[in-house]
Amino acid sequence: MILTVTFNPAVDHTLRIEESPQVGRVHRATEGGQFDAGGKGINVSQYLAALDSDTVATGLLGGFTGDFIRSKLSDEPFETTFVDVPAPTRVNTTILTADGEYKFNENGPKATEAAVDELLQWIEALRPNRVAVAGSLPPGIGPDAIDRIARAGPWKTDVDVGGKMLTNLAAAYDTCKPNEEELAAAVDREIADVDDAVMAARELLNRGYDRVVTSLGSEGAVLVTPDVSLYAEAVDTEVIDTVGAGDSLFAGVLSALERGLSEREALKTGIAVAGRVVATAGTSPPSFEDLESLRDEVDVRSVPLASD
Ligand SMILES: O=P(O)(O)OC[C@@]1(O)O[C@H](CO)[C@@H](O)[C@@H]1O
Repeated sequence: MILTVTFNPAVDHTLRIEESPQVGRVHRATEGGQFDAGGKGINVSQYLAALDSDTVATGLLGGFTGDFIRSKLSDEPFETTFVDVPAPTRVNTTILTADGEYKFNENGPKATEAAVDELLQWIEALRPNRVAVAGSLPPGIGPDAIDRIARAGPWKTDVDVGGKMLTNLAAAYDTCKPNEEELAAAVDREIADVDDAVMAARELLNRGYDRVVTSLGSEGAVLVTPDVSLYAEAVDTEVIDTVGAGDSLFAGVLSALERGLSEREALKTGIAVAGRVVATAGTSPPSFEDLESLRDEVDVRSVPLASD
């Protein structure tokens, strides 16, 4: 079972407006707003469940927005165990306009070490094979909260956290999933192309990660382990919005690894799942019925580097 941890969940509010936003104007949404239960780990659990992988979602929730997320997730086919925090969980807003996508994220309510202690007790009791910690940390807790989880049991721990945070973690991790910007922040230099991404990912392997999966947006993704460096282009599809794209790539890769598939198949699965999710508004999981045929369209190639 893959247990996800979302320290900083969010109600994801998606709005569509026709024109580009302008200072001082009231913009009217063209249709009703969409509200999803979000936060990266929660999204990962939703995609895992839609992929028929066994998952439990955990994390911290508070207030009326926390109640909304609990009630939304009660319809989902997976268990949840959230620790209560006093202040309301944040609301993050995505505005889809004619000229693209605008995303506004709150910092989230303050969390305490006591909440982390309680969460750890739940994780230990649930005995997962893998723990995937995903998303930002709320005010009040630092990277040591993630290290504590990684060190608390025999499970593999995977992370999708900010770029600099990746260099602040000290425990041993299985997979990390930075996006291009986060990978650049982790190695402190620009990533201009696939070769740069592979070089930077190889550097991260030396910092305690066994596998680095980097999403490159519309360019696709790379997966690097000590043995392989793989690249796959993104699926050619109409992009409605990219919110949840990285989470779905992460979920696809983890579900394939849990099934014992190869690194190549894991990357293929991640790319195919992300291709479906970007073609859907918001973060709710789409149908993955035709995933097999979509996977067949994904071409994975090894990336030899000049230094090889
Ligand atoms: O502020 P964070 O924790 O980095 O990201 C949170 C978030 O933007 O990530 C998800 C999409 O990946 C959304 O559900 C959510 O609003």
